[in-house]
Formats: sequence, C-alpha cells, structure tokens
Amino acid sequence: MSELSPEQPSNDKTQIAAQALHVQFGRQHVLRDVTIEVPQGQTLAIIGESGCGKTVLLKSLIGLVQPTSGHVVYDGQVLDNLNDKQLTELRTRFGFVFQNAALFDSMTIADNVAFPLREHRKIKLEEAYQAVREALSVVGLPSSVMVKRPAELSGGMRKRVGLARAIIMQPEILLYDEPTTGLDPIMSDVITELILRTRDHTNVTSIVVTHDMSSAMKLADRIVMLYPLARLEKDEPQIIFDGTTAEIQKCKDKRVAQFLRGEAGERLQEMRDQFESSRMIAAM
Ligand SMILES: Nc1ncnc2c1ncn2[C@@H]1O[C@H](COP(=O)(O)OP(=O)(O)OP(=O)(O)O)[C@@H](O)[C@H]1O
Repeated sequence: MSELSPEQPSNDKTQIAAQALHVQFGRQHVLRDVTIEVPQGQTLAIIGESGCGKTVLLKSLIGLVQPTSGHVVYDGQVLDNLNDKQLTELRTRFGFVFQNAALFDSMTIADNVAFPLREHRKIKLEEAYQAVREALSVVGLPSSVMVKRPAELSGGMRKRVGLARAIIMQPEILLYDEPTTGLDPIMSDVITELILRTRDHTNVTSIVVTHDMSSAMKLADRIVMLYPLARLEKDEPQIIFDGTTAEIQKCKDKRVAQFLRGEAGERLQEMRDQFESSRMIAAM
C-alpha cells in the first residue's frame, strides 16, 4: 500500500481526512481549500445550501470525484496514490447510501442487498441471503420484502433497503447523501433513528450530507457547514462553521443562523432581481 506522503493528520485516530481539497469542473470552482479530519466513530453532518458542494465533497472522499488539488487520506493511505485495484479494495471498507437509494430496478430486494457481497466476496447464495435477512432486520424490514422489486416498495422502504445494502459489508465508514430527502417527517425520523442505531451497534464512522436540520441536530456529534464559493471573497474560508450541535445553536454568524432558521435572506431579493431582468430582456 502507498505510504502517506502529504502531511500526516494531527489526530492519530483520524479515519478519513480531506486535506486542502480543491475541486473544479471546467471554469466552475466548487470546493476550495477544504480540510476536514474525521476521527474514528464520529458522526459528522455536512450542511449547507443547495449547490455549495456537499455531494462533491462526499464523492471526493471515496474517490468518485478526483480533486483538482489536495488529498484524501483514508486510514493513512492517500487515495490518489492508489491504483484502480487498490481503490476498489478500499471502497469495500466504505458503505455509501445514495440520495435515491440507487437500487437495480430489475433485481429483487434480496439480490440488491446481496450485490456487494456477491461482487466482492466469494460467498454462497444461501449464505448471502442469510446476511441479507440480518441486514434487513437491522433496518426494520421483514424478510418477506426479499422477493419484491424496488418499484413495489415505498420511498422510505427503498431508503432502508439502500442502508441495508450499505451495511451488509460491515463497513468501517458510512457515507449518506441526503438520507431523508423526499420523506415525510415521520419517515425522516425513522431513518435518522436507524442511522443512530447503526452507529451505536457498530461504532461505524458516519458522514451525513443533509439539508434536514432536525435530523442533523439529532444525529451529529459534529456539524460542518459549507458555503457556496460564488458568494465568498477569494480569501474567505468555505467552511463557515465546524463544531457541535450545541455550538451551532449559539453561532453568531448571520449566514449560519439564517440557514438554521430556514430563512431565505437576500436570496429572495436576488430572485426578484433576476425575474425583473429576464422580464426586461423579454420585453426588449
Ligand atoms: N460531475 C460534475 N460535472 C460538472 N459539475 C458538477 C459535477 N458534479 C457537481 N457539479 C456542480 O458542482 C456544484 C455543487 O454540486 P453538489 O451536488 O455537490 O451540490 P450540493 O451542495 O450537494 O447540492 P444539493 O444540496 O442541491 O444536492 C453544482 O453547481 C453542480 O452543478
């Protein structure tokens, strides 16, 4: 395995670290100088308004997005020093819960959940299905769903299947992209509880990208808030808050407080201005 070449994260127990991460697509800069160290067992919520780069950060952490500069260090290994085989092996230690559950429509729930096991471990079908039953029971689903297909389940059930598939490999780290989006408040709370339960049972490190402040406040040990680069001056940091749930409630930064209160602030005026200018262009 490759040795750590950039600076060693300061915390010995750091499981994953983004070091001075910069991501750019064409001319659009999305992440600038983002540094976060996540200790083993921590549950970190990444919040921030739509388009600020939360998902890009999450994808960079598992090597699905290549940073323009900077590094991701996982358990002492720099991701960009790994070849494809090593990266694939490393990813088996990660569980990723996608925003839309990303299930295969043509497969049964049993085969969807068993998929990573069958892909990465030489395991008999019956053994895999036993692991599926256990993973489903952890997320509160009966084994009777195993024969169904994703289209036959509700959105909340599909999210739970996505979580079952992520935990079946007993990952060291779980990354969630908007796990409660599109769910009613009760089902959102169920998913939040499941994330907590999974963390408590397995001591897994969890990184949760979310807009859902009530979920973030309930599950996070730590909250990091990103701000869109387009709204920042060149020398302003993109991480505008990094602290506990208690600290964020006392945070004096207007941008953080507005986000917590769900206020649109100057965005409404900007939308009105855009509307007016497009009306004027149309009238010309
Ligand atoms: N593969 C890509 N190619 C080009 N641009 C991209 C790509 N992935 C993301 N972007 C752009 O990067 C910016 C940040 O996207 P990202 O999905 O990380 O936002 P987000 O904070 O997760 O937003 P949301 O909360 O709406 O999901 C957006 O402007 C998006 O269009």
